[in-house]
Amino acid sequence: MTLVLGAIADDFTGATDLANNLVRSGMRCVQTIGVPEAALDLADVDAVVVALKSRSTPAEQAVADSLAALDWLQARGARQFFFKYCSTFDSTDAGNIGPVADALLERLGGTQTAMVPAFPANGRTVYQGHLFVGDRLLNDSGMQHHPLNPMHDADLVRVLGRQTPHPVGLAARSTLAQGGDAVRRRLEALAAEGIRHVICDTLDDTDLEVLAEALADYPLVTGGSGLGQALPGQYRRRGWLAEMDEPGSLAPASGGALVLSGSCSWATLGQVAHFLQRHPGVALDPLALAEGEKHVRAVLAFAREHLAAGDPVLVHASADPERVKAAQAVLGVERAGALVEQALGELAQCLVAEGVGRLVVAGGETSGAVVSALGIRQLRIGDQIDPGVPWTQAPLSHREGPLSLALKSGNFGGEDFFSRAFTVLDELTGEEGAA
Ligand SMILES: Nc1ncnc2c1ncn2[C@@H]1O[C@H](COP(=O)(O)OP(=O)(O)OP(=O)(O)O)[C@@H](O)[C@H]1O
Ligand SMILES: O=C(O)[C@@H](O)C(=O)CO
Repeated sequence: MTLVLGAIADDFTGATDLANNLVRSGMRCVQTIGVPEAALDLADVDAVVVALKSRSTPAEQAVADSLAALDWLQARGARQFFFKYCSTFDSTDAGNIGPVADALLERLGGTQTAMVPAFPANGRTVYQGHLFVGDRLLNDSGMQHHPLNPMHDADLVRVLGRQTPHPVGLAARSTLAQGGDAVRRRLEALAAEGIRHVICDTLDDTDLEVLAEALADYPLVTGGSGLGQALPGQYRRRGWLAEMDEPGSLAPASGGALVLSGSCSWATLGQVAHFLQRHPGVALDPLALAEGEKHVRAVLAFAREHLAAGDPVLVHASADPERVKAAQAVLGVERAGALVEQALGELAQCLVAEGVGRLVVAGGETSGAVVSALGIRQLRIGDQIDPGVPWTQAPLSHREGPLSLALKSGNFGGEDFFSRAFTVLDELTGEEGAA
């Protein structure tokens, strides 16, 4: 069997989210961190998800990284390519969704791609081109306060229209209701008018099935992980997948339990508050980080003390919009984020070297920084904790067993996610609970 799907994800939590849905729909999937440098045995693999950190980089860099990933996946013969971005369409007027989609399409010689950000299982739906998070429009969902890419407009046709010189169209719910053939005809009609990007309405999993049926033969699809849950069924129908594969089981987990949170989303802020009512935790302050090493050393000492006592520990930069804005006013948006990411990366390096073996990271950029600091190149996907967030494992040269790692997208997970994650891991791998 050849590689069926080659996916390029613009952040690490998003990559894990997509890999999780592909695995749950029966694909054998490998997630790599960046474009693999060493040879990868793909004999029993249906899908590769390449995780990039390209959501918030300058657009030219995001395009170059995405094309390098595409080249690698094309050389391995993937039948279809998937550009995975956030289900909340995280981007700015400078990019990176438009520029990357344009570049990938051009390299593949395609004339049109569909945009399917929805993930109904996590409350992300699209109607008349407007993105909802639960019952709120995107710009009223908390995403208007995002530290790096505040989302002030829920109309995705308009949002994407500011990121690409090409016209953007809409496949509306009324068309989806008529089935896959009707969607195909709508896309063809739009293509005949020269419409290159088509935002697709999606209200539920049935709509995802309809879209997957219409899109499975496109060279390039783009969107959130919801589409990834529906495409494998279409691949199977076309005979591209041998059978339904079962998710692989994880090795026994061991070592201290640590949560590192750099996400400032509403969901994460609730999860931080919930955890702090039950377990020890410490805040990381970008303003204090800017003053030198003292702050990070104090945080490290706090974490060490509680880990030594066998407690799960939380280190969080997560803060409400006023505090984030105050730090950004002094340091600038980029430097504030970079200081936090660097500190969380260093803490991860240090504490994992000292015995942390169960690690939850909240936030896509944050996960990118932590996973890169740990030098992880590949993740094995296990069962999910909540929709979109599986436990994963990665081998580390200095550890006997693998590091267990959960990369949580900012807005995903129930309020008790941080403590429940460790309980779920213990149930999955049969180890004693630490949380
Ligand atoms: N107190 C703070 N002040 C300023 N910036 C912060 C603060 N805390 C975190 N940040 C930065 O905010 C950014 C949060 O982005 P991140 O992608 O990690 O979370 P998210 O967007 O909520 O998650 P996701 O991308 O998975 O939805 C990071 O760059 C982080 O370093
Ligand atoms: O699609 C989502 O919401 C997530 O996978 C994500 O990309 C968050 O960074």
